[in-house]
Amino acid sequence: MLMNREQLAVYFIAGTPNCKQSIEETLQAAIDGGITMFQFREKGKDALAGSAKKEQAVRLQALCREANIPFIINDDIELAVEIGADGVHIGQEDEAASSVRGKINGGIVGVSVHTMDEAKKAIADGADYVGTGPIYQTGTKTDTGPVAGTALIKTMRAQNLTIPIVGIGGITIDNAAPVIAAGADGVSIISAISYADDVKQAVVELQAAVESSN
Ligand SMILES: Cc1ncsc1CCOP(=O)(O)O
Ligand SMILES: C=C1C=NC(C)=NC1=N
Repeated sequence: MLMNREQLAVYFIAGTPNCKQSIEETLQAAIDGGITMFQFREKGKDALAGSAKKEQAVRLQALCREANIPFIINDDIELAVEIGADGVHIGQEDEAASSVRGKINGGIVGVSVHTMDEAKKAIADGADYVGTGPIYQTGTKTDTGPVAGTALIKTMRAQNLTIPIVGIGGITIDNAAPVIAAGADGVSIISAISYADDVKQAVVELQAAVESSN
């Protein structure tokens, strides 16, 4: 699936552990609010595995397909290939983007990067976008590196790296604008959407914050 940078604008990420109500209801409300991409990231305590995880992925994939937004799977390349996901997001500890590309025939490949070297390698490996962070303090992922701010985003743009970039980590309606102002094409968000009292409204406000900063 070809990707354009506008699709990174409001990139919702969630797994069942991140949702108060059912993940289907949360994802549908986020879709109604206007998310531009979804990543199924089933990690942490109580995360689904095996056939339960696959069946959950298939249900969420159907909601994304209905809304014509890309359905991305985090880390689990085998599952992505098995169900024909629109792409995968991989970390530094996973195999290189170049070898992943070959497996998901034309799917989107996103890579997490924390340094310029990692960013340049991801570009050389043919990544479609890079995710970088944590931009702000986050409680959602416990093993993140130190809070990075927007420095790497600014440095990448200062060095004329044009690859689509999405920021991640502690991003909310109130702090999303600086991430775009720094040069990111979008924001990736878990808890500010999944734990919002009104998921749809939270996405509407995030979209407005992103658009106002472009
Ligand atoms: C997956 C990931 N990678 C860096 S921070 C993070 C968690 C982001 O979650 P939240 O949007 O709730 O801060
Ligand atoms: C760690 C991550 C960084 N960036 C994105 C987009 N997804 C992730 N899972």
